[in-house]
Formats: sequence, C-alpha cells, structure tokens
Amino acid sequence: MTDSPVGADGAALPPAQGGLAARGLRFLLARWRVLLRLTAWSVLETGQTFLIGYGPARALDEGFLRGRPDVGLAWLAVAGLGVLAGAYGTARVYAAVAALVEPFRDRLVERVVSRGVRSGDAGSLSGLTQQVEIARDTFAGLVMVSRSFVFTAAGALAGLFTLAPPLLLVVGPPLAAGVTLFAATLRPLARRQEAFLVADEALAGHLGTVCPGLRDITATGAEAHVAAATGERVEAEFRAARSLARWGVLRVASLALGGQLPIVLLLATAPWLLAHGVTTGALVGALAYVTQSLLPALRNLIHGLGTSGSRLTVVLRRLATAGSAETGGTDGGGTRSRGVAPRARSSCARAAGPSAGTTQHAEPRPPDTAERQVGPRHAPGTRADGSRGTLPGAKRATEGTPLTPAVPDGRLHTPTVSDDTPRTPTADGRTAPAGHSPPVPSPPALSLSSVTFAYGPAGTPVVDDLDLTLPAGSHLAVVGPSSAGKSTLTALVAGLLTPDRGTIAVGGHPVPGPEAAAARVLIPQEAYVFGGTLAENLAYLRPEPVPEEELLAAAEAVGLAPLADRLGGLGARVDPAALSAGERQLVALTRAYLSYAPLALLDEATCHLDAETEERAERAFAARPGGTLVVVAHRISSARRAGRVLVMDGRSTACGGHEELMRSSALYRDLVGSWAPAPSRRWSEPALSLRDADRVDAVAGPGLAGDGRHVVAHGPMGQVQAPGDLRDGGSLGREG
Ligand SMILES: Nc1ncnc2c1ncn2[C@@H]1O[C@H](COP(=O)(O)OP(=O)(O)OP(=O)(O)O)[C@@H](O)[C@H]1O
Repeated sequence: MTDSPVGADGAALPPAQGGLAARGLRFLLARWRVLLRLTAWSVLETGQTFLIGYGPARALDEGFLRGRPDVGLAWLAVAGLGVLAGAYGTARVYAAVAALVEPFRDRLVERVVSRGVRSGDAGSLSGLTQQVEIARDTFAGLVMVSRSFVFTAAGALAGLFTLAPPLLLVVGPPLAAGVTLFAATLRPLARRQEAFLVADEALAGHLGTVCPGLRDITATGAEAHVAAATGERVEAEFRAARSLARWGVLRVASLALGGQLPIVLLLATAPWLLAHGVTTGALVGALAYVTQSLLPALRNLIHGLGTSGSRLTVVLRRLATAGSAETGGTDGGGTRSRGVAPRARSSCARAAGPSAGTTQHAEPRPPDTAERQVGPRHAPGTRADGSRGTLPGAKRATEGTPLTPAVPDGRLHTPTVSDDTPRTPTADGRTAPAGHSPPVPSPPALSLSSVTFAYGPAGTPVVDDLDLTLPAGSHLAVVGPSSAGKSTLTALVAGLLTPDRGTIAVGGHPVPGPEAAAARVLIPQEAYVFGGTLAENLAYLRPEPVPEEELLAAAEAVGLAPLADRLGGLGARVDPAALSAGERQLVALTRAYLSYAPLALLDEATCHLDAETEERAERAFAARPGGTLVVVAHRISSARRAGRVLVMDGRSTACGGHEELMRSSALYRDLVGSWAPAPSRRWSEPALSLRDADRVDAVAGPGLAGDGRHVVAHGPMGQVQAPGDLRDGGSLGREG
C-alpha cells in the first residue's frame, strides 16, 4: 500500500492544506452558541439510542420472561416514545445544522461573488457558485454524520454500561479498533479519493472538449492523436481508481472490525456473559445497540467522511485556489486560473510535445520573421527537417494530370492535358509546368469512380455516378446551389460517409483507410479550436514538435499573424468562445496548412472571412508544393481562383474552367449572378446583369437610381420582375 496519490497528469498531489482545517476550526469556534444548540438537541438522539437497547432489555427481563406482558409492553412503549422524542430532536438538529451551514455558504458566496465582480469574469463566477453549493451540501452532510456517530455511540455505550458492564468489554474494544483503523486511513484515503475525483474530472473535461469536435477530429485525421491523449486520461483514472480501491479495502475492514465483529463476539461469548450475570434481556439489548445503532452510525461515518470529506476538501481547495488567482496567481501559462484544478488542465501541452512547453512563454513574434517566411518550410509529406514523412499519401507530385473536362452528359471522363495543367514543384522548390517535369508516375491526389451516394436506401442520390480525377497540385472549386451535395462530396472524400456505389482514392489509397485518412485534411465550416495555447492549436496535426518559426511562417502565410499578435503570441492561451467565427476559421486553416496531408478539403472553411483574407488563405493552400486544394466556394472570386470548377446539382454535374462554364453552364451563370455584390447608390461599373429573364436582357450601369419602379432578383436562378420596359429607358431600383 505504498502507492502515492497522483493527479490526472501523473504528478503527485500536494499535501492537504492545513490552512483549511485551521480556518474551519476558527469558523466553528466563532459559532459556539449554534454548536451548543446542536449538542442540546443531539442529546435527545442519545436518549433515543439509549432506549433502543435498554427498553427491549427491560421488556424481556422484567416483563415477557417473567410472565408480565403488560410490563414488557410498557417498556417497549417507553422505547417507542424515545424514538418519537429522538425524531423531534433530529428535526431540531436540522434547524441547528442549517444555522451552521448557511453562514458557511454565505461567506463562501460573498467571497466568490466579490471576486467575480472585481474580475468581471461571469463564466468563472457561475462555476464557482456551483462549487459553493456543493461545498455547502457536503459540509451539512459531514456535520450530520459525524455528530450522529458521536451521540449514537455515546448513547449505545452508556446503554451497554447500564445494562451490564461486561457487555462493554465485548463491544468496546473492537469498536475502538475499527474507529482507530478508520481514523488512520482517513487522510490517505481522502487524498486518493481526491486524486480519483481530479482524474475523473480531467477525463470528463477532456471528453467534453473532444466529443463536440468528433466530426472535425475524424475529418482532420487526428483520431490517433486524440485517442492517445484520451487514453492517457483513462489510464490516469484507472490508476487512481485502483489505488482508491486498495485503500477502500481498509475502510471495509474498519467497518467489519468496529461494527460487525461485536455482533459475532456477543454471540460467541453469550455463554460466558450469561454465566457472569448478564441477563438474556441485556444480551438482546446489546445486540440491538450494535445492529440498530452502532453499525449504521459507523457505516455512515465511514462512507460520509470517506467521500464527502474529500469532496469538500477538493472544492474548498479550488475556491481557495481561485482566491489566489484573484491576487495575481497564474496557472503557469501566464494566464489566470479560473478555479479549475491545475492538474485537470488539458493534456494538449503534452500531446503537442516539447514545443508546447517552449511556446507557452514565447515572446511576441519579431515582425521581420514573418515577412521573410511566407510559406511552409517543408512540402506536404515531408518533415520539418526536410526528410520524407511516413504518410504514404504525402508524396511530392512530379507529374500532373489535369482534371477531366466536362462533357455534355455531365460525366467526367479521361483526363487530357490543358492550359490549366497544374504546376508541380521542382527540386529547388519552385514550380514548373507538370509537362516539363520528369515523367515519374504518381497516383492522382484524388480520384472518384462512379461514386453514388444517397442518405438512406430510399433517398434520391445526392451524388450520382460521379467520376473525378484530380492530379497532385491542382486547385478545384466546388460550387452549386444550397443542398446540391457539396458538403456530402467532401465528407465522402474525407471518409466520413461511405459511397453506396463506386470507389474513392486519395493519393492512390482507398477511402476509407488509414493511408487515405492521413493524406487528407478536411476543414469544415464550424472550425474546431480548443482551449490550449495558440501553438498547441496550430501544431495539433503534427506528430512531432513544430519549430516556432514554422508556426509563425504558416500563420503569416494563411493570414493568422495579426490575430496571433493580438492574442499575445504563440504561447497565448486561446479561449475558443472569445474568438469570432472567422478567427476560429483562421486557426483551423493554419492548423490544416501545417499538417502533412497533401489534400486539403475546405468545406466553406472561409465563409466567415472577408474576401481579402479568404484569398490569402486559399492562395497559401494552393501554393503548398505538391498540395492539392478542393474548396467548396461561396464567392465568385474563390471559384475564379481555382484552375477548375465543379458545378454540382444532383445529376447534372459539370466541370471546367470559369470562362468555359460561363459559356456552357446556365446553372453556373446563375450562381455567378447570385454572387454579384449588392449594388450601392453610386455604381462605377455594371452592377446588375439580367440574362435569363423573359422580357429583359440588360446591364444596369452607372447612374441608375430607384424611383419606385423595381427589378427584384432573388435566388440563384434569378427571379426577375421588370415593371417598366427597360428598352424605353425606364429607371430601375433594386430590392431583395
Ligand atoms: N445527415 C443527413 N441525413 C439526411 N440528409 C442529409 C444529411 N446531410 C445532408 N443531407 C441532405 O443531402 C443534401 C445535400 O446536402 P449537403 O449538405 O451536401 O449540400 P450542400 O451543397 O453542402 O448545401 P449547402 O451549400 O447549403 O451547405 C441536402 O438535401 C441535405 O438535406
């Protein structure tokens, strides 16, 4: 039993704070009147306990065994009255306990609230007041069980002595031994209980963070990473539970010794006791004392002090820790503690490796560093040191195969070379047209063959018989009206959904599969940011520590650098709730940018960014040597940047360059029309193009102003109302 208690992170717990006990004692002494009242009402409970054994003993000895049932019944009635009086006393005891517990709660609330008001941290305030309620309930429970044990034991021992002193000789020693053993194990048990609670909370907190992000974790291929971090916490809780269970055996032993052994001894020594003047009634009364009073009181004490006591210690210690934070305490990361036990902190620091430790205290980024480094220092699929990564899909592309062109039936067929042939990296890191590179065969970055998928067996296919081949280094924009299946397509490629028919391969590896999962990273619209440091967030998808310069270069490339500066550098702790949706997207984008996955799938991952920031991020991804980019676009600019555009609308899928699709796809033209910026009062260039309406084919240009006659255009197909005849020079306004 030498194992020492450890926290969730494996570190030994600090010794219990003696200050808490001293403060508790001072609190109680200041309320001596309440304690006196509590004692007085508890005496009634003692009387009840006394009568539980004494009444039946007298009823037997003086009544039933002597053929005087009336006397026997009278003694039983006395015992019954004792129970009634005891119940009244217990009710008064509750009132006295309330008079003790409520000021305790008030003092804690006062401290916590004044601290919260001063710090202006409403979130932490709410958490702490909850803990105050736990402390109050636990404190009340402790007062009840410890008080009950003391007065019950006093009543029972007094009863045993009154009935026959030899009974005390049989019951007293094992009871004392049991209580002593329990007292000896109390402190180590409490500390193990605390370690278990901390480990349990750490696991629950971790799962609370991880579970809402499961989709993203799967999407970004971070399953193994997260599983390892979760496994650590499960293991920590298992160790704490095992240690607690070992010590729990002693708790059971103390109950057996103090509460159950006396029963055995009373029965075993019955002949001896009866031979030494103990009456049958006294023996029965002694058994009543042990079974009805001492055993339950001892059991309550052991369970109450063993669990509630340690819980109270944990909660009070946290409240005290929160107090030190108020006076300037930090959690080691330079940030203020929020009343959460430091040991329960996320293990991301460990998961991120040594870099997390060094970046926690990182100095703000030197401005020139970012200016000099505008891209990742490595190609996808290679390590930071330039060596090849182990990800099978993370190969450098040496030969580009262009995206297959659209054909009238909407199917995508065999690739042919075009002007949009992607550029692939040369040995010195610059890019050259793929055709000029040595013709080393390489699998396409992404290939879909006859892929069909419907949500449910009877559902209409969202993706229908789709063929698509993307060479490494290419940039594809996926567009389409709402519900066209764009997100479904990215989920299929990411392996989050399984096609009903057809096959998908990423970097030549079948989807689903570990190699394919490692070769792609999906950034969904709702970005997943966790409460670690910025560096931990950014390096999350990298198995090894990432140098600070590389993180900064990535931040600069993607457009995160201003936010990183504002947050206080890479070591700054990130509060996901305090970031805007766009800022969270920038963090998620930079994290994906730093990953080794060559294929990046941006599913409206930039929808909360302004056009300029979106362009910067997309260009950064497109410039990753050998990296392939698939963007679900929601802006015309995004589609224009891509070499190729995939227009989705159920069965009528089309693919091609922007200009080509503007000519050949009515749907694409409609989409482009619906993406046009809202007109302002002063138009400097054509702002409204009406092409597919019945009566008009006009371009609204400079000088147009509303005069009550309206063109209404809404929806991707452009519903048009033209109350005036435009050819007659009617004026236009616009609404919707
Ligand atoms: N989990 C699901 N269960 C059933 N149907 C779904 C599910 N997810 C999506 N769908 C349906 O599949 C179709 C395609 O949805 P998807 O999200 O892929 O479209 P989208 O083009 O990404 O739309 P948007 O541009 O609005 O995000 C829609 O009709 C949608 O209702």
